[in-house]
Amino acid sequence: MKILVVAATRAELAECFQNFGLAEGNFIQTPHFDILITGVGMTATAFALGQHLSASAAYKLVINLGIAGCYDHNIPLGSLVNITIDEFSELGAEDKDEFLTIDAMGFGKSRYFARDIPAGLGLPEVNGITINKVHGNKQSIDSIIKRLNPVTESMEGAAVFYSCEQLDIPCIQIRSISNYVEERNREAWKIGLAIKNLNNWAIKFLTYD
Ligand SMILES: O=C(O)c1cccc(C(=O)CC[C@H]2O[C@@H](n3cnc4c(=O)[nH]cnc43)[C@H](O)[C@@H]2O)c1
Repeated sequence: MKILVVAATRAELAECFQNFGLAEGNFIQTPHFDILITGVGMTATAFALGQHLSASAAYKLVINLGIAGCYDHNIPLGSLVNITIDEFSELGAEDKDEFLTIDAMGFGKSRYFARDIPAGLGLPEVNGITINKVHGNKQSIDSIIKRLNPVTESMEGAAVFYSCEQLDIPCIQIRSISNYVEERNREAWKIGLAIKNLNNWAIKFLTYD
């Protein structure tokens, strides 16, 4: 069985495409792994991945790769992390100053997990949140730290975990830190470094798997 690599944008896997000589397009097949480019955000990701997994042969592992924001300033930009717990942090209801999760409302669950993590990844395991609106305001950042204390933030991770849980497929999420979650400061982002480190890791993992 093959691995399925899932990323929001082709740019995040640029060196993988170059290294393996891969074709254009949003779905690429090789003998050992396939790549699915979903588009940015949880809705695009859940649709593309659900559609693909429902129609395809079984995969031994789904790997969500991408860049991410980080709440922990002790983790250097460009570091890779293994996100093992990911949460739809906006899914619920405001109750005056409190937040009711979808779990508390009795409509489902907001927290999802990596499944069957391969041994020896050697990356720090952290908890993340998945959001529609990137945090860039001190008040909302303080509030989410107080409520969930996340280490990372992305726009897709929990949607990949959710889709794989629905279909009982092993799944991991490896992200490279491109920026700190802070008052919006786009000049401080190190997207190039994060993508380079992510691709170096992915090329090794996909070559020696
Ligand atoms: O210009 C912006 O404000 C902006 C905000 C988030 C992401 C981008 C991108 O260009 C990359 C898309 C990709 O990156 C992930 N990502 C990276 N940093 C963060 C973050 O701080 N919060 C949430 N998502 C982040 C995300 O998964 C996107 O798919 C530009």
